Amino acid sequence: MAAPAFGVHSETGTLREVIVCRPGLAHRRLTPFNCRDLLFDDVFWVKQAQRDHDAFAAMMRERGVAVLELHDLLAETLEIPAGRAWLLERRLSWQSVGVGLVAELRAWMETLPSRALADWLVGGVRAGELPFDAGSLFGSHLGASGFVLPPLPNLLFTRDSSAWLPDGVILNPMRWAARQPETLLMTAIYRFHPHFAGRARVLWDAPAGAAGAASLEGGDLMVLGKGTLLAGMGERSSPQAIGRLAQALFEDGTLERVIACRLPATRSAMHLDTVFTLCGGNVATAFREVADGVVCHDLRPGENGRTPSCRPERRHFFDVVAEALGYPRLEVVPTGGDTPEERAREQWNDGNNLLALSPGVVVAYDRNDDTNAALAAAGIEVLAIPGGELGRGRGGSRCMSCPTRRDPT
Ligand SMILES: NC(=O)NCCC[C@H](N)C(=O)O
Repeated sequence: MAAPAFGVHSETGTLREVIVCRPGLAHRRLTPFNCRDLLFDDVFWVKQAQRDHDAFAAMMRERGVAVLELHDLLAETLEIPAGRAWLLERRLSWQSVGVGLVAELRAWMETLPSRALADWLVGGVRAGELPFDAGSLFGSHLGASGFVLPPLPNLLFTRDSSAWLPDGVILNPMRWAARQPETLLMTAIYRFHPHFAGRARVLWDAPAGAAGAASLEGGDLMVLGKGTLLAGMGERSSPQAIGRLAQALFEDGTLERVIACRLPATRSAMHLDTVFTLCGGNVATAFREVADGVVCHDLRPGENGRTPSCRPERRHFFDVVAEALGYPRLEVVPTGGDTPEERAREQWNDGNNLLALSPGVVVAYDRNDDTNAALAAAGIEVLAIPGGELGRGRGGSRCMSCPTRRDPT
């Protein structure tokens, strides 16, 4: 039997396969002094975060979702000589590790078993952990505790560095330096891992760090079906990237419409999915304090061939999304809480960031009592996972998942 094709055809149709990333060495690297530079708001109790993440993965498996783990995928990719060479060539560039370390670091990494190498590439390498003296200019500058390769703890949020559309995957140029190397690791997996190689059609590949102001992250993208993509533009994804993505995907016929929506450029609303997610049918959850102010633009293939047409939308964001989904209106479950402060706390703790496993069945953090109760009252089945540790990275179940196969609704 032919392997099922990859592709995400909706936001809430039955989820078939997903990539997640279990917390590990990268999270043991977090300290009170470096966590903010690494885009975490606090340090992790790593063992508990692992247990909580395992509960998330088990919950999906119990419901028939194939759950792929990123360290496993990366280790299997590194088993393939061409995959190992491709990735090391690019990850150990002089721009990253300095000319004086490229050769020795590469020679050492070439000798490592694939699993250990995957753990170092995700978890980072301190100068003092090298089996040779890192006496290069960069190594001396760092000192023993400095990172020759920085850890990538935000790979936990597999949603952002690559994103699947109905016809293939896009490889995202990440906004902040702390996340830019993530895309390279995902690219290697899609290119060389036997599960994906030759079957993952790359629709758009904008290499991290080479894209200027054109940054794009998957937490801002939602597949609405019928050729329509919803794209948030706030702290992370820029109009330059979304315009270019629309142009490229209109040209190759994989999209017909992009609804670009402007968000405030704040950390609490860093991606569209931190303030708004779809739950199934016409039900959505939103942090209305932000969502009510979202302004949309409608991008369509341009008459002149190349430049997409861009029309400002006068309608409320919810009405634009409802129409695109084919409903007269959205039923919006607002963030729970009786006061603005309570609502702000639940939104901050990812109360509105939900992963739908099928229409009307979502995974949520247990701590958001009021939002979860309101969702249940609206007929949504809420599957709760512990969010006390995982939430410290400012991402919920949608952020911690990269669907590779999802049905239409
Ligand atoms: N889609 C998402 O909202 N992802 C959450 C990313 C959190 C991560 N610590 C970051 O700041 O990028």
